Amino acid sequence: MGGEAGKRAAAEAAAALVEAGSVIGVGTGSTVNHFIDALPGRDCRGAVSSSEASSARLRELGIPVLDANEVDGLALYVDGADEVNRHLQMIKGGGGALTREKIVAAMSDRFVCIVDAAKRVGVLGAFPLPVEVIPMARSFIGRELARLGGRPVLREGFTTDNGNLILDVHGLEIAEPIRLERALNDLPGVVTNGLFALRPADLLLVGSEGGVERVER
Ligand SMILES: O=C(CO)[C@H](O)[C@H](O)COP(=O)(O)O
Repeated sequence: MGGEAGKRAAAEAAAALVEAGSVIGVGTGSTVNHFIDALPGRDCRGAVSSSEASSARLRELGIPVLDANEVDGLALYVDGADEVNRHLQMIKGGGGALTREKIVAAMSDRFVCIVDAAKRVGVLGAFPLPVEVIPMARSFIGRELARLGGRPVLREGFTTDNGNLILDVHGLEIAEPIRLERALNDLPGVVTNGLFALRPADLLLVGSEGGVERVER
């Protein structure tokens, strides 16, 4: 069991962690969609969502979507990842929601990452690293990313929920994720990048053949 069944198993295990009456943070993507689908009946009071797509799905299921500015903090954030290493550092942003995901993750006491087994890696970087950039900085940032050894490719026809662009950076073997996350965020015009190393997950749930593996940080 990998793929979709693994994603669903990890998502359902995360849904079991939702406390009755709580407001939770909800990420974005196909794995998170399984998590959202498992929420009805869990008496979740509401959610702060990381994307318009997740907000729409939550509302369809009758779960109130709250403005991030209306809550002081969140006990739990559940989200997927494109890659995750043994330190529970991740590459995220395959769905383009990285900036809001990073904000909601930072607001949360506990980040639970849900993946199927294929997402686990030794070294981050085989998945192209998404970088959200303000449109006027696109070419400048592209040159800077090439100077750092990457091959940036504009995500054609895509605008983030914040009205910005995504450069997907190929060819990076990320030996020092924290250093690279900081260095990229220091470039003027970068909104954020898809490395989640400064704020890794606290618990990883991996759905696979044998069920759901729990990895605590
Ligand atoms: O970071 C994300 C969206 O910005 C997703 O969590 C990531 O792309 C994984 O997606 P999926 O669950 O569909 O494989």
